[in-house]
Amino acid sequence: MTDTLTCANLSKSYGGVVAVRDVGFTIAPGEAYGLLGPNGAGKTTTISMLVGLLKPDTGTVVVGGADLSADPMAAKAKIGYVPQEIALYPDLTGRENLRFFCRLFGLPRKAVRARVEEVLDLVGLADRADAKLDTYSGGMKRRINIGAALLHRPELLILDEPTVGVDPQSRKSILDGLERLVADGMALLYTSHYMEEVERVCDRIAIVDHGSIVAEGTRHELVALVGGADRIELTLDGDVDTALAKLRGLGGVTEAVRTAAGSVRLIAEGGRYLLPSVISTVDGIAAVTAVEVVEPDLEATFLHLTGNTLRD
Ligand SMILES: Nc1ncnc2c1ncn2[C@@H]1O[C@H](COP(=O)(O)OP(=O)(O)OP(=O)(O)O)[C@@H](O)[C@H]1O
Repeated sequence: MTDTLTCANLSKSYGGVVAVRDVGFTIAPGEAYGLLGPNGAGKTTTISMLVGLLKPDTGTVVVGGADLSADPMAAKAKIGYVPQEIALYPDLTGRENLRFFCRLFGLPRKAVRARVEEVLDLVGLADRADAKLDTYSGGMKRRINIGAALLHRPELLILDEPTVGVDPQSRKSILDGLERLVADGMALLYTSHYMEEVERVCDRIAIVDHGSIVAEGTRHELVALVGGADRIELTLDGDVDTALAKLRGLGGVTEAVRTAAGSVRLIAEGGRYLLPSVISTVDGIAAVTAVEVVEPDLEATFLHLTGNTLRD
């Protein structure tokens, strides 16, 4: 079976700065594939090359058998792209915006009415379809944007951080909607720096950092890379830097970093059994005011592979 997307050896530099380095992956029909990485990891640059907005320095992109550089029209017709920036008309209603995009995509006139109604249902906005866009919340605008990308029935939907700046209710609705699309056979490329979203939506995940894919696999495969190590989140009151230095020397602790929120994150084999030693190690230096032990997750994998946290 032909893969829905195959990209290989993609690289892009801006001036002397390498934004994407030798990136390649495939997405099978109906598969949800995630690019997980912090801001600046190169996700948007990668997507821009996949959708033909940015010419790669090196590499190839093939969408549903069509080579993007040799036959851009055929390749792009198979992709629905939801950019980070929302490009909609504030004075038009939701329905009118979608009709406008139908004309832009050259959908046959006769097909427009029914397709717009189908897509309004798909994104859960049928009841607000006659309200002007400038009365929509950020999340509703994002859902119309997703709808616009679906109008021409693409084989692959590419979304660039679709839940950034979106209220929790719309976030849930967006994720539920994407899961339904995948269940119905759509292939998805989902990028985010939110681990929970990528874990929930994606069958396979590439962890990206500094422009490269550092690991790829199912959630299960990626989490297995860190072995049985637990993550411990400590909130400390006192001399946190000294406490951190001491904790780095504690047996079993493989990683210890300070998070932006001011807490300390440890990765430790069998961490849940280490808590008494953790507390006694910082005794007299800082008080432990809160503690959370989390079993291995993608955050731990990211930390293990890159030495950094995803969000901080
Ligand atoms: N037009 C540009 N000119 C110069 N540097 C750029 C340009 N676009 C991106 N970069 C740099 O390339 C790197 C990758 O950026 P990119 O936007 O692809 O990352 P990202 O993972 O999508 O992050 P974000 O979610 O913040 O967009 C960053 O270091 C960024 O500063």
